[in-house]
Amino acid sequence: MAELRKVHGSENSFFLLDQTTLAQPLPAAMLKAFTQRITDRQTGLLGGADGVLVVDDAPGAAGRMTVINADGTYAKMCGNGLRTVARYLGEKTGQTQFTVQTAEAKLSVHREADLAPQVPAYSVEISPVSFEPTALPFAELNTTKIINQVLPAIDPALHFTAVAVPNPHLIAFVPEAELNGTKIGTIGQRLNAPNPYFPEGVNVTFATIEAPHTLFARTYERGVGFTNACGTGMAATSLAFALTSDQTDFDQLNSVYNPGGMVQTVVHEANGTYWIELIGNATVTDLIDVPDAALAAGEFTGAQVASTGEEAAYQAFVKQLPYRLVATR
Ligand SMILES: N[C@H](CCC[C@H](N)C(=O)O)C(=O)O
Repeated sequence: MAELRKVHGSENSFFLLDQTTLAQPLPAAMLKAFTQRITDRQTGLLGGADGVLVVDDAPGAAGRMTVINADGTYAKMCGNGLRTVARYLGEKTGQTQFTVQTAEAKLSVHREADLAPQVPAYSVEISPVSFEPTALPFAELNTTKIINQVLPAIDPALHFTAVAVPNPHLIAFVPEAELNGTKIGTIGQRLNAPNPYFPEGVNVTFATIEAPHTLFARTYERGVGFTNACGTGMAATSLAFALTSDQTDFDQLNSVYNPGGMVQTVVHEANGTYWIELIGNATVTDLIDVPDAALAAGEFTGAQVASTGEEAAYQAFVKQLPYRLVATR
């Protein structure tokens, strides 16, 4: 039987599959088909999810995280997912501070104090960070860097920031009314369909500045659509916040609320290089046993599911947050 777990960071949910527990790792094509099936919101397992996090061995790190979006596309990074992988590897190896290999870097992670009873928390490094057109990539926008800039080809009025962390993010600070408006979905769908501006797609985040060091973020994710939270999106938005607003600064703790709850971020800068700490829950909602034969066929028929009971604890944590604006997903 193969062991999976359903996990979430700020209700951005994933199935976590540790391939080192399999007789042999699944071929990439099988992993893609398996992801599309198990995450399907209608026909998937446990109401589906936003993606699959694949864990493998990695030299010089506690393990490797590979991120597959619900549509089967691979992503370079996943902030909410990395917290859940950090928890998994920490419990597997008995470490509380270590590195995880990701597509472009070995990232530091460490266990934080629980946010509440049965709500474990981790801090993860979000990097590398780049504003270069080739890093996102973006094109045909008549600029080589997008920081707090109007992009008439995309919207006549919004000021955007575009940054790779290293997956691609396009961020706009908006008034409250826009946060729950339709513009984010329209732009998100347009830039994740074939288009000349973000040829590999882009995660689109609208955020409001609620108070000093306090944001609310809503994200339309590449390869998924709207999610309850996007960890790299909230980290990238915190960087844009530090660069363009006097209501926060580098090395200061921010709270970023989202439809799924709240995370904290700290933006760091040294010699022109940025990295962001993303701190938040790493919840396991279900432990899942899948027959090897089913998994080898890219299926999950015959899966046996055991709830951990942690979701009730997470929801109790969310309910006591000082305030939470409920944006529609
Ligand atoms: N959809 C993203 C990957 C998942 C990122 C998000 N779930 C996070 O927590 O950072 C992309 O294709 O770049």
